[in-house]
Amino acid sequence: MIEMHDIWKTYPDGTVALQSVNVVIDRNEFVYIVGPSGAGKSTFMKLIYREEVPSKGQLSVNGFNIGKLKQRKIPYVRRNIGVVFQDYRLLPKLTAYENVSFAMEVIEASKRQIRRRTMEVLDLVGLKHKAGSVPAQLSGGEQQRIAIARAIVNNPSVIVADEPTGNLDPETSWGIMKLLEEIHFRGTTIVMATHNKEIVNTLRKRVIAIERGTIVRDEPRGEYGYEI
Ligand SMILES: Nc1ncnc2c1ncn2[C@@H]1O[C@H](COP(=O)(O)OP(=O)(O)OP(=O)(O)O)[C@@H](O)[C@H]1O
Repeated sequence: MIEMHDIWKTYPDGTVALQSVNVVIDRNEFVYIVGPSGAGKSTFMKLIYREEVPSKGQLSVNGFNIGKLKQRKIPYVRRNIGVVFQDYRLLPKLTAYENVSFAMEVIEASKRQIRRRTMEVLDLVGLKHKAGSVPAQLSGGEQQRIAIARAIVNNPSVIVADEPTGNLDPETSWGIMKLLEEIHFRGTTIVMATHNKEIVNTLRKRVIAIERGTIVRDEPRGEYGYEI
């Protein structure tokens, strides 16, 4: 469902962030993307959710050729990809409920559908009781749970999570991983960039390691493989 063939990404300033990346990630896989800082992990993720476009090569997500996507098809493809960031990126003036429901309003669902589905995902992330709180009233872990609720509300087939536990203490991080595993179990592909050695070495999954813009390792149930 995610296929990269000879993907290159050169930024406008000449930085080559990815070079000749070839990879296939199947439906319902859970993949960790690891590697040193600046290796190209975020760039890899940004190509999947079309924040960036490849400079060269072929990338398809859910059968859509991402590099050649027509402008009007972009919202449709994005809807099928939920994105989770290290720093949550919730809208500060909106409540938890509104942060999630907003993502559904964009797709023009009915009021009733929005209410039902928003409460359903808030329940799934264990925060129905915080529906009326704004982000500043929530802990980091709670904010990340709301961000995950927002990412899954439109039932995407893929979740791209860029260091989702990067700002969280170990215990909270395990809770977020449990939640991501539950979402994966329900049938969502998860691609997660992480520097968290303990998580990768404990919750064993496919590991793709990127160094200097190239995939240097791709192992089922792999190890983190770096010292930090
Ligand atoms: N918009 C940009 N313009 C120019 N260079 C960029 C841009 N974004 C990233 N880069 C460069 O591309 C390379 C890969 O960056 P990327 O953010 O993908 O790495 P990363 O593996 O995610 O790093 P980290 O683990 O620190 O988040 C780095 O050299 C970075 O400086």
